[in-house]
Amino acid sequence: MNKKNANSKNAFVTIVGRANAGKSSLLNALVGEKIAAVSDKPQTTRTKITGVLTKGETQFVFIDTPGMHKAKNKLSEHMLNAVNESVAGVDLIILMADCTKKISENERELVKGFKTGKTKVILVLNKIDLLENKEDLIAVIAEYSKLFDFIDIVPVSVLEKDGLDIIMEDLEKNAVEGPHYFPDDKFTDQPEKVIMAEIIREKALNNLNDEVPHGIAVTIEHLNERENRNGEAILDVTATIYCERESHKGILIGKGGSMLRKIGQEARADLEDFFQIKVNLQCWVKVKEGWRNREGMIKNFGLE
Ligand SMILES: Nc1nc2c(ncn2[C@@H]2O[C@H](COP(=O)(O)OP(=O)(O)OP(=O)(O)O)[C@@H](O)[C@H]2O)c(=O)[nH]1
Repeated sequence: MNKKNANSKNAFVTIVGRANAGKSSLLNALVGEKIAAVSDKPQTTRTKITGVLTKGETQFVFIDTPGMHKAKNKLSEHMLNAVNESVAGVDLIILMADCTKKISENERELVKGFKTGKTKVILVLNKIDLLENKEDLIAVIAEYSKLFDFIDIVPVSVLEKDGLDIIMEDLEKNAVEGPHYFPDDKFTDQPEKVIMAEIIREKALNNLNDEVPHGIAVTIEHLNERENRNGEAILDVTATIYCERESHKGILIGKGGSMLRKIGQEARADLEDFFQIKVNLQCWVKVKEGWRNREGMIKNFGLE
């Protein structure tokens, strides 16, 4: 934890919305170069990329929703679960919509999920640059307003950087008093660990069903690059997968270690692909009850 003074504030913000609405673009635009440096790797969009932006006394932590892409086909339940997971513990949700498109079933489902929680939701209507007639926006806003009591509806063009200042004002207004969890000048001091943990978590989520995935966090305990006997570079990675119950631990490990092996093999393949280096991955499973609070999120970023 970095900083706490009398005025220090933070806001945890999840960005959700249909595929192609412009979520990644928004994240990049708001966070700026810091995240772009991380996301120029080929598969970044597959992992949950989080951006951190510190402006004055306030630190904003952005969480992209995992599972939304996969949900394109399998939709509703899967997507809602993914969203509910990422929405838990955040202060604000940005629902990113494409103002040139009709409200989709997925969006309706998403909004239903908001109603059960208390988190404030800002609706961002993106791609206004594509509207030939700006007055069409009025009807779009009216339609969305029927769905939910958004704290604000902000028409923007991320492409043209139009309206982004209004989003920032809304976020600032709704930030809460508290410390800065990340160094002020960086996206994170350990971007590789963040990405690694997310790749492993993604594999665990894909392989497990129902209740277990919601209680999973991954931390990278150890990283070491060395040369093997043939002079090839190899990266040793030790990861811990945290779950909430003993019974979940059993499921995660699987019969004779089969599940953990499968998760490990799939994660290793992706890690090698992503980092372009041979990887030796060791995964451990630990039970940590009730990690699912902010501390859990921070752990998941590899910052303890
Ligand atoms: N015209 C226009 N295009 C935009 C705008 N914002 C984003 N786009 C484009 O929309 C496409 C999708 O943008 P992304 O940021 O990848 O959208 P996403 O919601 O993260 O998409 P998924 O990763 O599929 O969920 C890209 O081609 C962007 O260039 C905008 O304000 N105007």
